[in-house]
This record gives sequence, structure tokens and C-alpha cells, in this order.
Amino acid sequence: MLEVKPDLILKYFNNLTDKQIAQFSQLFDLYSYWNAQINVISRKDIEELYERHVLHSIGIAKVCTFKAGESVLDVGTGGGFPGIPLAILFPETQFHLVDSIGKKIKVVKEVASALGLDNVKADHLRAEQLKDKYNFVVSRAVTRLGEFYPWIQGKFKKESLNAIPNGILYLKGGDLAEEIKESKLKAELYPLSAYFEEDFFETKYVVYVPQ
Ligand SMILES: C[S@@+](CC[C@H](N)C(=O)[O-])C[C@H]1O[C@@H](n2cnc3c(N)ncnc32)[C@H](O)[C@@H]1O
Repeated sequence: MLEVKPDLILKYFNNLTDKQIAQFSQLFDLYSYWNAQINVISRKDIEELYERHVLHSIGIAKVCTFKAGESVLDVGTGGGFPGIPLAILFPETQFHLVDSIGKKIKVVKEVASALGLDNVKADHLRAEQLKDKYNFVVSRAVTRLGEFYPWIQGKFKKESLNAIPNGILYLKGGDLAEEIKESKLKAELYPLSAYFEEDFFETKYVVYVPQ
């Protein structure tokens, strides 16, 4: 099996602990194994796991540093993106990963357990069903902002522990100017090209919608 070390992660996040480096390293074997049982990322993408999925996910951390005690909801996490890489990076923050497809949540639970991520809770449900409140909602490639927003509206805590207000941090591509206009949301765009040399293909932005 091809061994991929997380050098790419260290290039942009250079103060990782040994534990975090070990956890990032384990992702390749874990996703190679689980993706062969249950397809959660495109099979050809597994060779580019670190660039296209892991580094891409933690692009959110360049826009927002989550704090100890904050809670983050990942809507439509699929196999755990962006939630799992973010949970490795922010071990003191609580992450709730949800998806409407049960077998994907099975993969998330297996990966989180193998990594010893006790800051991750994963549930098979639709975001609309949730009653809890969070500091931040993260997501990647689920649906248009105008459809997404009503699912999570009202699910934000009032108090903030962060330098930036609580809100949505959504990894997105497409015609964002048109999409933001259609959603009528006040959104800020952060291009990943400002932080990374890699080309992230279609999802090139972190869209931040403060609440
Ligand atoms: C294209 S996949 C993206 C998965 C993951 N975020 C990633 O980037 O690899 C979209 C995911 O959103 C989930 N989904 C769609 N609508 C949802 C909803 N209302 N609540 C929870 N999950 C939802 C789907 O089941 C699917 O796994």
C-alpha cells in the first residue's frame, strides 16, 4: 500500500503535536480501508487524500481558530470532511458530525474511534432535526447556501468565545456571487489560494456567514 505521510499538512500547520501528526498519518490507512468497504470519497481521490480532503478541510482553520469549549456542527459530513481533520487540529473543541446517510456515519464513527478522537460525536440524521445550538457550523459541498441556511437557522449559541462572531464556515465553489445574492445572506469570501499553493479545484473558498 502506498504510504502517504502528512508532510503537506506540516507545510502549512507547523506546530502540530506528535499525537496530531500520528493521527493525520493514520488517516491514509483508515480511509483506504473504509473507502474500500463503503464509498465515502471518490476511489481515485484516495491517492490525493491529504491534498483534496485533509488539507482542504482544515483550510477553515486559516479563517477561524476554534477555541477550547466551543462546539462545531458539521452538516452533511459524508465520511468526515471537514469534521474529522478539524477535530484532530482542535482537540479541545467539541465536534458534532451529522449526515443523512447511515453508512457514511458508520465510517465516521470507526475513523474517530480508531484515532481516539473523544471530541467527536457522529449521528445519522438530517440537520433539520437537530435541536442543539453551536458556536459554528461547518460544511463542504452539500447544497446551495439558500437551501442550506434554513436547516441551521436558529442553531447558534448567543455567547462567543472567539475573535470572530459565531457563524457558518462553508467550503464552497460554483458561482458564489450569484448564490450569495440568491440566499440574501451577508457572507464574506476567503479564497483558499491566499493560504495554500495547492489548487482545490471546484471548492476554492471558505464562505463565512456571521450570525
Ligand atoms: C457531496 S456529499 C459531501 C460530503 C462531505 N461533506 C465531503 O465534502 O466529503 C453531501 C453529503 O450531505 C449529506 N446531506 C444532504 N442533505 C443533508 C441534510 N439535510 N442533513 C444532513 N446531511 C445531509 C448527504 O447524505 C451527503 O453525504
